[in-house]
Amino acid sequence: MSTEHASSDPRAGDAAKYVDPEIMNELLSMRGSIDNIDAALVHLLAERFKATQRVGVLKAKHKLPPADPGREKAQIARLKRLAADAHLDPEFAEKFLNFIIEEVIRHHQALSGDADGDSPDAQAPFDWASAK
Ligand SMILES: C=C(O[C@@H]1C=C(C(=O)O)C=C[C@H]1O)C(=O)O
Repeated sequence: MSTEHASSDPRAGDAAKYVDPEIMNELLSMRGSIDNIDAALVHLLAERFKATQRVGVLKAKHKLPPADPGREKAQIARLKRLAADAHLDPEFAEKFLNFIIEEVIRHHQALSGDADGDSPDAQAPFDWASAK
């Protein structure tokens, strides 16, 4: 492969060092799709966290528990069915959703410290920088 890809194309990665130019072009095209999908995932996750943040504010305001295990169970069962239909490993889908839900609950617990839920902080987007 030419060194052109290696220096100018962020999709080339280490493969630029050892892949033939013809195969490299095919690989770059596939990686272009992966880049678009990853960007969509980030935007979808951002929207999901905006929605769960609103749920967290509502829960804090009405003194509801941060987690709802019944809802989680139903949601995981639903996602596993969707995953199977889409030929995605259902166990992976479950792990992925549990990972996200765990983070959401952490946010809700943080918000519940501000029980009336109507302070400016509770209404603001989650402060990722000071959360860890
Ligand atoms: C978002 C909520 O809070 C928590 C997070 C959930 C989720 O991220 O899907 C589901 C249930 C709750 O444990 C909710 O109760 O709806």
